[in-house]
Parts: sequence; structure tokens; C-alpha cells
Amino acid sequence: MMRGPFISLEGIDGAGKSSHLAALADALRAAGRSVLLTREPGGTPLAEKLRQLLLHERMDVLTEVLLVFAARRDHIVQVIAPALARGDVVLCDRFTDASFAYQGAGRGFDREELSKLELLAQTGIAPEPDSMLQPDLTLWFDLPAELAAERLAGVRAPDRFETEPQAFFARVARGYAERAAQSGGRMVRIDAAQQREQVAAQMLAAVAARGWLEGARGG
Ligand SMILES: Nc1ncnc2c1ncn2[C@@H]1O[C@H](COP(=O)(O)OP(=O)(O)O)[C@@H](O)[C@H]1O
Ligand SMILES: Cc1cn([C@H]2C[C@H](O)[C@@H](COP(=O)(O)OP(=O)(O)O)O2)c(=O)[nH]c1=O
Repeated sequence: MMRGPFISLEGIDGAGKSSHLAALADALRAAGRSVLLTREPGGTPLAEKLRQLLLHERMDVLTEVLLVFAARRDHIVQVIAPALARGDVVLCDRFTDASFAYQGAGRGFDREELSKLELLAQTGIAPEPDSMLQPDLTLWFDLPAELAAERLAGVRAPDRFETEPQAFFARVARGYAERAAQSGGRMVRIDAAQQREQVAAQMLAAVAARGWLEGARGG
């Protein structure tokens, strides 16, 4: 059986990922695909525990980086790789681009060190131990930091990342733009400043362009 497609969603806090995730899962299911909906940091019991620490405990940036990649490794081994091997579509709310944007661009952690950890954490996984696991498509919800702050004002209790100043999110947003420019077409920009319907349409068009919304039943 062919490995299923691996799709991640990225963007700064408040860009609108969560608002559109369920609709994308529904569209894929309507096309007859099995969908595994998951998130980072998290997605396994161990990684969800690490998520709680990451979102609420103070720590230095290297500790943060190591915990993010520890959570990711467990998530890949326990959940993502088996689902892809079954032929499921894996829909993941954030993946490694978030580490480059938040820890790299946001906190100033060395990008070359992040690339080494990316290679280490995302290889050695059956059935293709020699290749680095990466999303096939990343939907990047691009929104200026000031608009994201307006949208988030008062809607939820902020976690350790969401209490960062707007300048932090402006750096994170630039980090995503840089990563997208180097992604060789893997990251597709969604203009998240549009109205919800237009955002949803752009997101579905990007997935349809890969042929993943065509009926998979009986295939
Ligand atoms: N296109 C949009 N226009 C206006 N508000 C939006 C739009 N998309 C999402 N929102 C609102 O913005 C806030 C943040 O959206 P959310 O999906 O939680 O973002 P994320 O998951 O990327 O942090 C929510 O209150 C949501 O209802
Ligand atoms: C995956 C990942 C997330 N994060 C941060 C970004 C987010 O602020 C936070 C949690 O992500 P998210 O699930 O989007 O938060 P929420 O449920 O509040 O929408 O973790 C990193 O800093 N590095 C990473 O590698």
C-alpha cells in the first residue's frame, strides 16, 4: 500500500489554523480517506505531558528545543509513521516548521542546530529508515502579528508563548516566511487575513491541487 499523505498546518498563534482543521478533515473523509487528526507538541500520552511543561513551565531555550524534539520523536514513532504506513492522511496542527519559527526566529536559537535535530529526530523510521520524514504539504496560515493579536484579544487564556510581545510574533511570522522560501514548494501560503470562507477555499484548493480530494474509495 502507498504511504498516506502527511499534511501540516502552520502559522503564528491566532492565524486561524484550529478554525479550519475540522473542515479540512471532513473534506478528506468525504473523499473516502481515513484521516488522523493530531497536533504538536502532543499527539501521544508522553508528548502531551511534555506539551503541558512546554506551555506552562519556565525553561531556557535549549531545554525548550530538546523537549519539543523529544515530543516530536515520540509522536512520529508511536503515531505518525504507523498511520502513514496504513495509508491514512495525517493532518497535524504544527510540526517542525514551528520549531524553526518559534525557537529559531522567535527566540534566536541557531538554525543549523535545529537542522541537525530535525535530521536526527525524523530519520531511522521504518519503512524508509534512510530518508527524513517531512510533511508532503504544509498549509502556512500567514497573518500579520498585529491582526493575530486583535483576533486573540480576550478569546482564550494565553499560554507561555501567547504572552510573548507582538515583536516576538512578528519575528516568528518572518521565520515562517523564510522557511517557506526555502521549502521548495512544500509550504503553501494561505492568506489568513481574508474572510473565513476565502481562507477555507484557498486551503481546500491547495489540498485538491495535490489530488488528495479525489475519491479514494476502492482505490
Ligand atoms: N478568517 C478569519 N477572520 C476573522 N477571525 C477569524 C478568522 N479565522 C479565525 N478567526 C478567529 O480568530 C481567533 C484565532 O483563531 P484560531 O483558529 O484559534 O487560530 P490558531 O489555531 O491559528 O491559533 C478565533 O477567535 C477565531 O474565531
Ligand atoms: C510544535 C511547536 C509548537 N510551539 C509552540 C507554538 C504555540 O504557541 C504552542 C502550542 O501550539 P498550539 O497547539 O497552536 O497552541 P493553541 O492550542 O494555543 O492554539 O507551542 C513551539 O514553540 N515549537 C514547536 O516546535
